This record gives sequence, structure tokens and C-alpha cells, in this order.
Amino acid sequence: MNEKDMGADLENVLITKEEIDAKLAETAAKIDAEYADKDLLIVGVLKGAVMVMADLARTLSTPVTMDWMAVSSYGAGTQSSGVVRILKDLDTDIQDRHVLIVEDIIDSGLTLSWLLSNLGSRRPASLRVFTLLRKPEAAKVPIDVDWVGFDIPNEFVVGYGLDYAEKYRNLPFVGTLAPHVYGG
Ligand SMILES: O=P(O)(O)OC[C@H]1O[C@H](OP(=O)(O)OP(=O)(O)O)[C@H](O)[C@@H]1O
Ligand code: HPA
Ligand SMILES: [Mg+2]
Repeated sequence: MNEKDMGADLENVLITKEEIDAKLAETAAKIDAEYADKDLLIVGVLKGAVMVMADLARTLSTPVTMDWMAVSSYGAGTQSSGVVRILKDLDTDIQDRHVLIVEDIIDSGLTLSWLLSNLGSRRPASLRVFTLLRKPEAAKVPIDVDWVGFDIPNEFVVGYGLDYAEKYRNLPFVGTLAPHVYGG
């Protein structure tokens, strides 16, 4: 499916590719400064964070190692089930490592809150979070996030890694879907 075919399903473009690129450049500079004298392991949360992880990693000057964790709580719908399942664990032992979790979105916060406690119990030297998107009005649990790309309204968004029923991840921007896609 290409962007044109997906176009009819979209309502609005919320964040353009150019805005994402500029934000990643700005954030990468801050992360570079923070980890200048440290070994950094970045952990991407599959599948949504694939795009932001790949682009952030290439924007950083700091050499990093990369690992992935797959968790899922949304399934095919637009509401978190609240139950986080590990579908793939890290390959790396993170004890005494400096770890930066890279997320595409913090919505209810349930996924990240669970991840922070899970990874925190493995005794990393440090554990920080970068999320591209955050929905402040949707938070069900308070989360301390170190770097946030964009705070967005409480609407279901797709693109740049984010899916609705596994579709739209490959859009290069973040947008909202037209009601007819949800059967509205
Ligand atoms: O703050 P929350 O309400 O927990 O939502 C955020 C999480 O939900 C999405 O993952 P999802 O479970 O859809 O898996 P996916 O990344 O494979 O799409 C998203 O990628 C985040 O990981
Ligand atoms: O708004 C969203 N869009 C796609 N996936 C998500 N997972 C949590 N929130 C969202
Ligand atoms: Mg999803």
C-alpha cells in the first residue's frame, strides 16, 4: 500500500516528516551531550518504535548498541487492554549498562510503566526514556519521561511506526484516521 492509497483513510496530518526530523535532530544533540562519556544501549519497543529508533540512531553522534523488546497491549483495537505481554525479550544483559528506552508513544502510560519496572529490576546503571509522542490527557499512571518529542491531543494517531490493526505504520508522518476506518 502506498501513501496515495492510504490517503483516503486519513483525516489530518498532525506532525509532518520535516517536523519529526527537526525534533530528532534537536533531541539527538541533547542525548549526545548526556551520554558523551558513557556506553549507551538504546532499547526500541517493537513494533511501533521501529521508525523513531532507526532515525534517532542515525541522528546520534554517540556510538550506541541497539536491542529490541516486543510488548503488546493494544492488539487490533484503539484501547489498551491494560495487560502487557512480552513477545520478545532483550538479548542483552542490562545490569550496569546505561539504557535508554525509545518509544513511539506514551498514551495511557501502562506499557512504559510496566517496562520501567521490568527493566529497572535488572539493575541497569541508568534507565531513561525518550518518546516521540505523548498524550498528557490520556495518562492513567504518572511517568517520568526524560525526553518527549511532541505532546499531542487525546486522539488515536497512526503513521511513522504507529498502527491501527497493523496498518499505516509506513506513513512517513503522524496523522489521524477518518471515522469510516473505525466503522464510523
Ligand atoms: O501508553 P500505552 O497506552 O500503554 O500505549 C503505548 C504503547 O502502545 C503501542 O504499542 P502496541 O501495544 O500497540 O504494540 P505495537 O507497538 O506493536 O503496535 C505503542 O507502540 C506503545 O508501546
Ligand atoms: O494513538 C495511538 N495510535 C497507535 N497506537 C497506539 N498505541 C497507543 N496509542 C496509540
Ligand atoms: Mg499498536
